[in-house]
Amino acid sequence: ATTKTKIGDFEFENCFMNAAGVYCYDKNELEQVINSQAGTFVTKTATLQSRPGNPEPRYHDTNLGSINSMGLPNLGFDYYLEYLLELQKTHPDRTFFFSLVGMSTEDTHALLKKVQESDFKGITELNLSCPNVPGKPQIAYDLETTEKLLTDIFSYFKKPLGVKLPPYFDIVHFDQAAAVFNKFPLTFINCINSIGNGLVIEDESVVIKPKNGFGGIGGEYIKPTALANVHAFYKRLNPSIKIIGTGGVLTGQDAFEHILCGASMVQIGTTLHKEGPSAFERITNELKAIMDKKGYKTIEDFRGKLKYL
Ligand SMILES: C=Cc1c(C(=O)O)[nH]c(=O)[nH]c1=O
Repeated sequence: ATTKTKIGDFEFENCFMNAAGVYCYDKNELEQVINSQAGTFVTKTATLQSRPGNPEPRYHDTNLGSINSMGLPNLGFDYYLEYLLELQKTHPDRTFFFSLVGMSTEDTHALLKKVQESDFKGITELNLSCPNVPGKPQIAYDLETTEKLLTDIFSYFKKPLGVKLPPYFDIVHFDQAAAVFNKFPLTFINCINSIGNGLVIEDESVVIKPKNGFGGIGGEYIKPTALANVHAFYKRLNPSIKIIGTGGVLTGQDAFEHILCGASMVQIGTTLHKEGPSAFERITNELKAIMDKKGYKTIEDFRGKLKYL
């Protein structure tokens, strides 16, 4: 079996990659993902200026997953663009993802105009779902603002663009959000970001410092919500808008389920943070074993073919 995949006009040797925020802060971490079995990588979400992020401790692993309130620490847009342009020379046959968001609407447009005017040939992931910047709401929970933002963006941005979404929890919200996204030539949507503002307690205390311990939840806790968002949008969106599945992937079986729900690419966050880049080889082998057992040659043989009772 092969786990190669396609997003837009781009082919990837493997349908696995990191989730933004994990193993993607700097060149050292990104290099490790390049040299792993991952099919590609996405950068840490970049802002116009570099950011130190929130006070530590701001990330904590638990048996069932993770909680984080990093606060968008990153080395700044120019650092990641420069590295991505360098990679276009050293790895001309590969396509990488550039995650970004502005701290204001004006900044978001400034960032995307810089990408549009640059020689960047990869795919841009606009993060509409950061739950950890105090005072800033998750953009994608405000569908009117999201529609206005995407309308303005697509008036000048002509390169491949997708959006990183927070989880939705109401069928009507799936309907309303899908109706907005279907209006735009999006290359993909990525479901889901961490489930925002959870709380993890050990003994009598919270485990992270920012926001009195409130942070985005990842890992096993969130797979049912991640799968539901992947499948809900798979059923509602124009087939030209691909789905990236993110959330709760520990094993090949978890990845199989994301693809069964309609995902064309699977991102790994908490498991990658805990296990390191060797997780890509393990999970890829586990998925291939499942496909071989079931007689599936490619992921298209079962993508989106979730059975109902
Ligand atoms: C980009 C900010 C994000 C962060 C963060 O930097 O706090 N954590 C997440 O779980 N998701 C995000 O989108």
